[in-house]
Amino acid sequence: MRTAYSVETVRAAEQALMARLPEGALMQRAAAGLAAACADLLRRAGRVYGSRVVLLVGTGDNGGDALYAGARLARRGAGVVAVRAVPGRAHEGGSAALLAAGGRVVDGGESTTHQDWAGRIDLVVDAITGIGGRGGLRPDAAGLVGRYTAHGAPVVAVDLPSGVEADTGEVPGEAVRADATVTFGAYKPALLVDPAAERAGALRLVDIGLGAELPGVPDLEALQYADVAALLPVPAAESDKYRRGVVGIAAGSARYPGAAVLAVSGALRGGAGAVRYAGPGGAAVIARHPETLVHAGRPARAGRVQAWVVGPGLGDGTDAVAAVSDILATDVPVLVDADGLRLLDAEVVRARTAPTVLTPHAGEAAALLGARREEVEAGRLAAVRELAARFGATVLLKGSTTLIATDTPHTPVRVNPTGTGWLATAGSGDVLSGLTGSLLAAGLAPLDAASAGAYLHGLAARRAADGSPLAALDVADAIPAAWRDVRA
Ligand SMILES: NC(=O)C1=CN([C@@H]2O[C@H](COP(=O)(O)OP(=O)(O)OC[C@H]3O[C@@H](n4cnc5c(N)ncnc54)[C@H](OP(=O)(O)O)[C@@H]3O)[C@@H](O)[C@H]2O)[C@@H](O)CC1
Ligand SMILES: Nc1ncnc2c1ncn2[C@@H]1O[C@H](COP(=O)(O)OP(=O)(O)O)[C@@H](O)[C@H]1O
Ligand SMILES: [K+]
Repeated sequence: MRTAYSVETVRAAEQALMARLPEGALMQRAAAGLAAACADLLRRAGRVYGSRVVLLVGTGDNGGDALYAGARLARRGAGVVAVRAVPGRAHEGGSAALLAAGGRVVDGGESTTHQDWAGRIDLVVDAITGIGGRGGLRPDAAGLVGRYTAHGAPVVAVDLPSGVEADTGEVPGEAVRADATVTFGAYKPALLVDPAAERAGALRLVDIGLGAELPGVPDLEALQYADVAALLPVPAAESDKYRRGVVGIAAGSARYPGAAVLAVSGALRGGAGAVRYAGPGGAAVIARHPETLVHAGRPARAGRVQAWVVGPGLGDGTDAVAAVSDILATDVPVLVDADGLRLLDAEVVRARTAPTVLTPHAGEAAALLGARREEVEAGRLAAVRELAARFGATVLLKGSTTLIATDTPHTPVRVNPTGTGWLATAGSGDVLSGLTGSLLAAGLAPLDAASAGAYLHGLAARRAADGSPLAALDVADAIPAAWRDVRA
């Protein structure tokens, strides 16, 4: 499991650890890790000796980390110039160490020879702000970043790309765009959640000994292969199709019959023993998936299932309203997606005795919250937490970062680490809802079903796309291979 912790938690852990260590020890550990990461990058393009490194340093300890790391690089023969974002102000000990190692420290506005380097820099180290940054980069700092990154030299961010909000992943103004981020002690939420995460580049975590001081429950967690493998259902020797779970799918309409096929195609690959389809798309479903049990009437008469999926392509006619109300009235787990979300009443969802999972994209989440789509995209963590609390449900918010939150206090939000931009294709969400519903029917808890579903869906999409556009059915077809990858 990859975990991320809030600034408050990281600071508390650092305090506890620092109390037991000599002064400055943590910053030296951070600097050593940072210097090693920079040296790796420099070696990839040439060598450390003779390379040109510019450190963009702010006034806090983030700048201190970079200055000490710069000193280490200077001792290995790199030409290192630290450019202060605020004239005359930078970490004193770090500045002295860099000077003693043969580096230079200058002010951002100064016209000095180092500016002749601008087109010949091998590495820019962004150390303007770390976890102490607030708001977007101030204009001077933003100007400095623009000047030194314009020529395309690789950028390594120290702890976080400067200008992003560490706890939320929001990017309220100007922020650095890094090729790599070297972070200390623990991941911060911004490194895993867009729009900030997309600015962090490749992540490298430096162990500074913080682990034992961090609480057992993180703010955010991302499942990895082994976590997902442990969740996936496996048929036992005595299993039969009913014991493995039956998932019901209420999707599609005369106007959108394809949604029924797509949701069923996901459900067939999700571990349930059988898929029941209820709705007007039975002929299209059977044509593609003859193993489906189809029923043309209302879901209430379709037969017993262990979980329902309702919503994809349902439209907003009377049949759709009837399907949503039938299904919300059941005592089994229900996943509501797409058109189903437009017909939701928070009180009805809250009053359910069995779990409910909602799977909105940013536009649907915005409609449920009475907000604008851009607001949801800019503040995904807040949006997913708010929706889970309002509806008393598990909420999977789709998009460039998929997040899953529950309404249970002190439960980490899960962030899905798989996926590809190619998934932004019509109908891929229908495959996800079928797949996740199938995992619910197989007995996974809502948070686990949603996060394992998103994980497999993203992995299947990567396999199916492999650098080229994909269609939603390709994702469904690649789920078995993703499943095998995870269990390998
Ligand atoms: N704690 C530890 O044990 C360890 C911490 N470590 C390191 O310390 C980092 C935290 O250091 P920190 O607390 O000094 O804050 P930091 O991120 O340098 O920024 C604060 C400065 O930035 C300024 N500033 C703020 N907003 C701004 C903006 N929008 N645009 C421009 N400037 C802005 C603000 O200026 P002021 O408001 O005072 O004028 C303030 O001076 C942490 O990320 C990690 O790298 C490691 O060494 C491991 C051990
Ligand atoms: N930029 C993106 N990067 C990665 N995945 C994305 C991106 N945009 C959308 N997705 C994923 O693509 C799927 C689209 O689902 P959805 O919006 O419901 O589409 P549809 O309703 O057409 O099925 C979701 O799994 C979502 O997480
Ligand atoms: K930084």
